[in-house]
Amino acid sequence: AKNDDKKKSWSLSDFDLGRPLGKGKFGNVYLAREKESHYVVALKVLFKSQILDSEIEHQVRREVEIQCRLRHPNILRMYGYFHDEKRIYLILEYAKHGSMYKLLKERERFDEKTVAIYIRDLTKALVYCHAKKVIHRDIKPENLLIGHNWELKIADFGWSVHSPSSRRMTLCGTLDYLSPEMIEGKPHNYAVDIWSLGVLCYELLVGLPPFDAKDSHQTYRKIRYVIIKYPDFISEKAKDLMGKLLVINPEQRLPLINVLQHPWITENAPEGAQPPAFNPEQK
Ligand SMILES: Cc1nn(C)cc1-c1nc2c(-c3cnn(Cc4ccccc4)c3)c(Cl)cnc2[nH]1
Repeated sequence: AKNDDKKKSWSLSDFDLGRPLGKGKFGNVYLAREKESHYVVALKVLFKSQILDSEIEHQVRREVEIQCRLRHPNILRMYGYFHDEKRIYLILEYAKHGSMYKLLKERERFDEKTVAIYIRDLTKALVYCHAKKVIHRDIKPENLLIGHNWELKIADFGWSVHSPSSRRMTLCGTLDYLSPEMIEGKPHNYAVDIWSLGVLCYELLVGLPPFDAKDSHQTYRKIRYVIIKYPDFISEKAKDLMGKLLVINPEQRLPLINVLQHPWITENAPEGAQPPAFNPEQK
């Protein structure tokens, strides 16, 4: 039913609503099924009142325009949107296995081959985004979902409706992923994505973000001076890659296209290697 979801204008009566998948400040995300095709989607419902009050209407519009244009296996699809008097509805791809944040908490950390596959796929998604002049996709675990084949999907639209268990919410979101230039209020560009890829790589391998600290001032300091301790179970090649991503000067960070050629990636995530399946009972 590919072509008709282009010209069709949707409405709530086209869907059977299911359980809530995530709740948050601007609204909730529900499992939903399109009545005619039985196609399962995630329906993100945003309250106009909330959005108008917090003047993020232009951001919602921009994020929707961007998200509808992005077509990549590692970026959550937006199929369309509609609104009624009180709410805006975003029709999104349903990611069968939920958020990376939850999977990471359950598994504590992942082995190097699994992380290399995730980083390979995310790097490809970011290369795609940058080619479309889209930056800052905010790739922390809270903003990554897991698809049908256990593949990663970047799922944020500039703000994320957090599933109940997100612990790292400070006022503007977790500080762990902020780059030095963002901390110093400098204009950020595509190089922040390279930095946060390095932060994510560390967190997936270790189970904690690299600049984790007891308070935000310590985290700021660790970020600004790139104070990182690598546990001894991290391989030299993994440390080499992270050391090339977590660089203070944005211009000196390893370009994304070179990440795909780094030995840690080519040796641990050869073309065609797929992410492993994690069965719930497998502990
Ligand atoms: C939760 C959950 N458990 N299982 C088994 C599947 C899901 C699931 N949730 C979604 C969700 C979903 C829900 N809340 N949110 C908010 C959010 C945004 C970004 C990262 C994390 C959370 C998204 C979506 Cl959009 C799209 N697909 C989803 N799939």
